[in-house]
Amino acid sequence: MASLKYMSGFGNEFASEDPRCPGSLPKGQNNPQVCPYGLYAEQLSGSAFTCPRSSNKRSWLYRILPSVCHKPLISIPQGNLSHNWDEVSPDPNQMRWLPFKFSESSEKKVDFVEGLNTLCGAGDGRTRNGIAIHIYICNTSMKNKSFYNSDGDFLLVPQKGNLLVTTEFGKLLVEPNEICIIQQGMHFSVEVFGETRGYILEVFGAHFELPDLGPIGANGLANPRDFMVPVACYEDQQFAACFSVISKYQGKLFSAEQDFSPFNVVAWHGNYTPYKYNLDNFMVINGVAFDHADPSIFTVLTAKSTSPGVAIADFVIFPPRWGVADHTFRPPYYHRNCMSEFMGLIKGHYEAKEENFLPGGGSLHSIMTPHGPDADCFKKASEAELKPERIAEGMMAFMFESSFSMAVTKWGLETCNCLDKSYTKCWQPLKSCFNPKWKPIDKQT
Ligand SMILES: O=C(O)Cc1cc(O)ccc1O
Ligand SMILES: [Fe+2]
Repeated sequence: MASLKYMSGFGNEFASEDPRCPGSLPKGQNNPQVCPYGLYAEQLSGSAFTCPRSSNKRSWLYRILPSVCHKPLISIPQGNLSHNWDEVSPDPNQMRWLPFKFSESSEKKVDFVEGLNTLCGAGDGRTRNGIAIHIYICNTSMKNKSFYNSDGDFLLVPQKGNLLVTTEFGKLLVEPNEICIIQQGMHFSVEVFGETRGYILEVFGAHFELPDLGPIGANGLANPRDFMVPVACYEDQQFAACFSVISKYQGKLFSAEQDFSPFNVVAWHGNYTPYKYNLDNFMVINGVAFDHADPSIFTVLTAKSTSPGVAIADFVIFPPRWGVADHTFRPPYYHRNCMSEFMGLIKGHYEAKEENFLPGGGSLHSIMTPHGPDADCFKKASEAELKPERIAEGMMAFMFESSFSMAVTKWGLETCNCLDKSYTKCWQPLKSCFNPKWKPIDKQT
């Protein structure tokens, strides 16, 4: 497929016209009495009309038919998608999942929507506060089918297989090691090219922002220019085969039939768009003297809560970097956190866990549940010669860190059949090294 075009920037006021229809974007106003090319004007609001300018989000779409031309939304089966956080009793133990399994038979065709499996979450779309973590596993493209999420925003983290994401705003090709954000209400459809798997962080009630940089200054971490926004590209499948528009609403799936493609936007402008970002562009900041800095230095995007400094969820990565800290235990420290930590691995080996934290798998360390390096890692790092070394070469791990205390679903605990029951054994070989007679080296005789 010819390479796709993008516009660059984070949350800019973008404007795009399909080149087949020059002048399709109305000039100087949003609602002309008659729009160019006989298009319909439709606003998509991503924030309350009255939000302050700094957080006000909306886009204007100029389309062949307005979205309202659909038949009634009818409830459909929702597979392993769930917003029921009371399916099983709470379990605070450290949890790890071996790679989430692909369908046993490649004959069984599963598309992106059918392949959504909810792993854990808290809160809901009704009260507009909370998160859900889903794993998508699919092997076939969505055909004459689109999806939109009425409940919140999706941050997609592909782990295996490219996603060709068609949206109302245009197309994005998203490869593993890139992320893609599809915000609340945006119609999209996913084309895949074989076995496909990835992670989704869903946030209810907030949008993702770039973190503040404080004393870091004006540049660094994820730079705004590296975010890619699609360009207008319409499909005129008017009166084509029946199209199913699927909505996730209050955690349930609904489908409406219509006889035209929802990807019928000829021109659009605004600051509420889907976007993608390549994780290799992250400008890594790290300690260069001593001690292990908190992982918040690796925050790519944050969805803020109303409490200052507290995120509904942060998307944090552990990218390849140099480790140079002197007289320091360099891997992650032992830790108990007032936040929940879900981790996933896109590729490579994670430094704090030698075994069984594998690409396509995951781990959950719930609020106040202790965790940290396994026994092997502790021994190696305590004895290592502290020369500069490359950490995480060829690796990309990430964390969804949330202030919500999450429940795991029945799918996560049972149905997925990949919970690693032996996980907590990795800390059992840790022995006390306490020596009451210990003296600092310069006092030893
Ligand atoms: O638990 C983890 O592996 C994530 C993590 C990484 C780190 O470098 C410091 C703290 C932390 O929770
Ligand atoms: Fe942690």
